[in-house]
Amino acid sequence: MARDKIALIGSGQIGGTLAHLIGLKELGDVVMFDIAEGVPQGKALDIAQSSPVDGFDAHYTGANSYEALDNAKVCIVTAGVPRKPGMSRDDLLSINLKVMEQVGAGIKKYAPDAFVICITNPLDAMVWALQKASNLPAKKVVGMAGVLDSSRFRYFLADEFNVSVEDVTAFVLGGHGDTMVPLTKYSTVAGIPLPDLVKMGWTSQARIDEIVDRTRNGGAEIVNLLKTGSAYYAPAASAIAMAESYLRDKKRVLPCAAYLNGEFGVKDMYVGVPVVIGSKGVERVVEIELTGKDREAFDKSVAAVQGLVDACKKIAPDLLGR
Ligand SMILES: NC(=O)c1ccc[n+]([C@@H]2O[C@H](COP(=O)([O-])OP(=O)(O)OC[C@H]3O[C@@H](n4cnc5c(N)ncnc54)[C@H](O)[C@@H]3O)[C@@H](O)[C@H]2O)c1
Ligand SMILES: O=C(O)C[C@H](O)C(=O)O
Repeated sequence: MARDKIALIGSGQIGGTLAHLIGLKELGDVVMFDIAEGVPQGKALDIAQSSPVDGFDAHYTGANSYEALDNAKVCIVTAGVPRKPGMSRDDLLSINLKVMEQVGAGIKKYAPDAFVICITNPLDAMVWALQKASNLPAKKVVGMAGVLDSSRFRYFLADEFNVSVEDVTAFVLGGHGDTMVPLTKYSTVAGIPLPDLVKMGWTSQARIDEIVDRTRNGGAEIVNLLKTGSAYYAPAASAIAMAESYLRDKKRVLPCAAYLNGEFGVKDMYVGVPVVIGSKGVERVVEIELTGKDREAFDKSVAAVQGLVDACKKIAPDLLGR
């Protein structure tokens, strides 16, 4: 059986980590693409040379031309610029919007049947622009952020409760920015929701509030430590979980930036919500009930994303005509 072709558009820190994980998990053959000459070729060759040691079979190529995307089953987009200390993700909007226009055109021409996962920031606006620029069906274009934010939340909670990360579930919804919404009501240890764990006296509300805050600032915490760029191991692992669910039709329920057409009261926008990912792409938006403070926080987050989408429409009005 032929192996699936996975195209990585952007071969920087996340692109390289994605390429390595795809090999280790034997998810398919990898094409690494970048505008930097030699970088995708060098990384592809380096990772291919690790395959005999780790015992995986995958074919790796590097390219600087969009033709290399031909017939890709999955495209993962990290092309663009990461932030540095002192910047917000939103500061990347105009520079990365231009990149999304180029990448969208390349995908439209060479990989129109692909499942596309966007990672480039500011995520919710960039995945919106990428879908418009590529004109692929909205259920085949999705943004990665919620899996990462939820994984951070899970990790901090497991540490707080001194339990295995495997027994902690969490959902972080909304936009991937300062307004993201970690949902305590839908986050659990062994199925017990966080508010009940507070009532049981296992932790305090003040500690939960601190962990929620740390989760919201999880990206900035790493940017401030690295100084030259942003997180890449956990972001790559998160996108791989999404790609694997699609390729293996696992139908995992994952928080992703998905196109909303009325769900959660939101129209023509990408925002982080729980979705089922299977071989058809986004197969269902799981419309959980949001009430009280959670609803307020979600609406505030949606409004922040709307502001960024409006800015994209102003900078690139022709995106809407595609
Ligand atoms: N969604 C998330 O949760 C999340 C998490 C981490 C990082 N990010 C974002 O992902 C993006 C990539 O991060 P990174 O750490 O891999 O950055 P990086 O700088 O290491 O890699 C980006 C790569 O994109 C390439 N590139 C730039 N313009 C291009 C173009 N027009 N066409 C093709 N390639 C182009 C660069 O040459 C570089 O190799 C950033 O925007 C970052 O903010 C998002
Ligand atoms: O924080 C960033 O700029 C990168 C990414 O969005 C993250 O959350 O790690």
